[in-house]
Amino acid sequence: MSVLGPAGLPTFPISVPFLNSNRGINGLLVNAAKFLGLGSILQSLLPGLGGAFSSEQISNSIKLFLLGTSIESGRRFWQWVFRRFKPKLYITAIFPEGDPIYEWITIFLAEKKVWHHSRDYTIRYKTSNTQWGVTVDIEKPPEPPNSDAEAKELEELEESVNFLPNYGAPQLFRWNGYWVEVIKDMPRLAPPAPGTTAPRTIGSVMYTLKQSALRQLIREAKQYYVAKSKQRVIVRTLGSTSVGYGPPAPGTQAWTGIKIKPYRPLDSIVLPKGVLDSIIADARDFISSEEWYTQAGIPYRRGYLFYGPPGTGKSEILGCLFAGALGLELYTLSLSTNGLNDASLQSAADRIPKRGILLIEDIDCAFPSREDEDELLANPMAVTLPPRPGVPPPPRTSVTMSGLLNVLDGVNSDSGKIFMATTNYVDRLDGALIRPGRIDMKIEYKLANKEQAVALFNRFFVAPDAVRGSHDKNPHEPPPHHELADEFASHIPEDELTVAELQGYLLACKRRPQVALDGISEWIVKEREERIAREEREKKRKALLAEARQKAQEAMAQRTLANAVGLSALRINAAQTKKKEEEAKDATTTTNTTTTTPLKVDASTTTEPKALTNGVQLITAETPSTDTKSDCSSD
Ligand SMILES: Nc1ncnc2c1ncn2[C@@H]1O[C@H](COP(=O)(O)OP(=O)(O)OP(=O)(O)O)[C@@H](O)[C@H]1O
Repeated sequence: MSVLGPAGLPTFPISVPFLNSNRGINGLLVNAAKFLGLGSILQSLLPGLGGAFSSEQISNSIKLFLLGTSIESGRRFWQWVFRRFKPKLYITAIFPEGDPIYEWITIFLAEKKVWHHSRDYTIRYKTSNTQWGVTVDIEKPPEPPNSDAEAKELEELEESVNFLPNYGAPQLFRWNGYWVEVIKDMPRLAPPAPGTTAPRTIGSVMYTLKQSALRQLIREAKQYYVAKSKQRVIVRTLGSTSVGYGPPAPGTQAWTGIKIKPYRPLDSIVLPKGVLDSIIADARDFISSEEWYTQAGIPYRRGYLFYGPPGTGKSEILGCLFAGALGLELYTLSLSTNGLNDASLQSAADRIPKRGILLIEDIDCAFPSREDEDELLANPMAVTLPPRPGVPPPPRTSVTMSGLLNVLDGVNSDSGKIFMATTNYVDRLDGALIRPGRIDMKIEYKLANKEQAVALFNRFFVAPDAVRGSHDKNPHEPPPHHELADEFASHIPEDELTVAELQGYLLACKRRPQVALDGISEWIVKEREERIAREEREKKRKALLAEARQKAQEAMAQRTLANAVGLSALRINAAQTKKKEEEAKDATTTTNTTTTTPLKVDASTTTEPKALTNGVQLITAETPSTDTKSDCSSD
């Protein structure tokens, strides 16, 4: 007899021997199995084996099954509970590279010596590009150096080698009574595209119920950063990074490059009286006037343009004054950066924090000057001329003028950002770029005057020992006046030399003020001779260039004329042929209707064809057809 089990499956008769136990729990389980139809399933799966299992084995299997089920259910339940309440037990945070807070956290973690027990390092030579704050001091050899020379060697090694811990493993540390776990450089699924670096991140997990702890940690990290960056100039540069997994989106740029320069005292910048003070006053006033700008409805931003001959200190002041004394950070880029376009420039500018300075050096180099543009328009052949040997071709940029203007005017440019540009050729800049509102202050740098020569001399040759002692105590104090400074300055011609040139000369006479004074006149004569020679060379180069352009222009004009004439001749020939065909057709029709005389057209007897022939001949006579063409091609 067979009965139907659950789901309509046929079951085996109840008399199947191994399902026939009625004793205790086993009996219960066996009966449960019977009810669930398991016996029949086992029987159908293992026909012929039914007799091989004892009822005890079956009940044990079922017990095992039920045990497994309850363990799995319990696991899933706890998993659910954990998932449901986990976020309340800890706080996670991610700090992506390129953002200023990444730097704060990096320095904070370095200060906390989080990675000090690392046993996995990358060793790098120290450069200004080396990321700061992430290096560790590893254990030094216990034996003292045997000699002074060895001690010096060890010291030099110490100063030039960076031990960068590799950050694969998560690190747990205690901070303010909380357990914090950090992991740097999250693993990526795919390597970054060539020419880019993978963006790094720091991930942190803080085991606490208090959300405010994270805010506190960031605050403390910033304090470390501010303390550490004092007396240093931080310059950020754009780098390409691939974001997320897989290849980077085109033009992905982030402020990942960091250069740290030592802070240079403000008074080491020698400028004519009043210039520095007026810049400082303007910048300080801007920084403290946010509310005023808002109330006046004026976008809160400021633009500065530093212009003048090369080597007059335009770049130096940015580091000393804005980044150093005013504590602002520089975000510097070149418009000719590979892959930079309007969109990526905009997105890079958007990522500059409030009161960050966007600095574009040599802004004139990115766009052709109007003069150049006019020349190109008038003479397109000029672009095909070979570049000067040894001189790199002019940089190109994918950034357009309107893209740059948009960045300066954009929605984010009213958030307390400062725009700065330097140029050696202010006249080449588009008027739209330097109009008030985009550039609010233009600072001209001139060639050195006597006053600057005195200041530079004083800085190089600090006065007698008694005074020097006091100066050495505070390097930010202006150096005392040197007794030879005025005499030195009296030899310096006004507005002829750059401060960089003077600095170069004084460097050669380091610590020998008298030698510097004695040699200055001779050096100036040499400088003049060199300048004259340089100018001569430049004149010659320009003359050659002009000649080459002239030739190219003539060749182009000849080619254009030849093409035009050739085209007209073709047109006239075509018109003439057509006319002849029409006349022939007309003649045939006339013959057919009047006479049977065969067609005989004499073009010379008709006036119109004659005129046409003359016209063609006239034009062809003037056309420098084959000869001219061969001339052009030989050009
Ligand atoms: N006015 C100055 N005061 C102090 N140092 C100066 C001054 N001008 C130039 N120098 C020195 O000359 C060098 C070149 O200066 P800097 O790079 O600022 O010139 P620049 O005008 O920006 O030149 P370029 O236009 O070629 O970039 C620096 O080492 C700097 O110390």
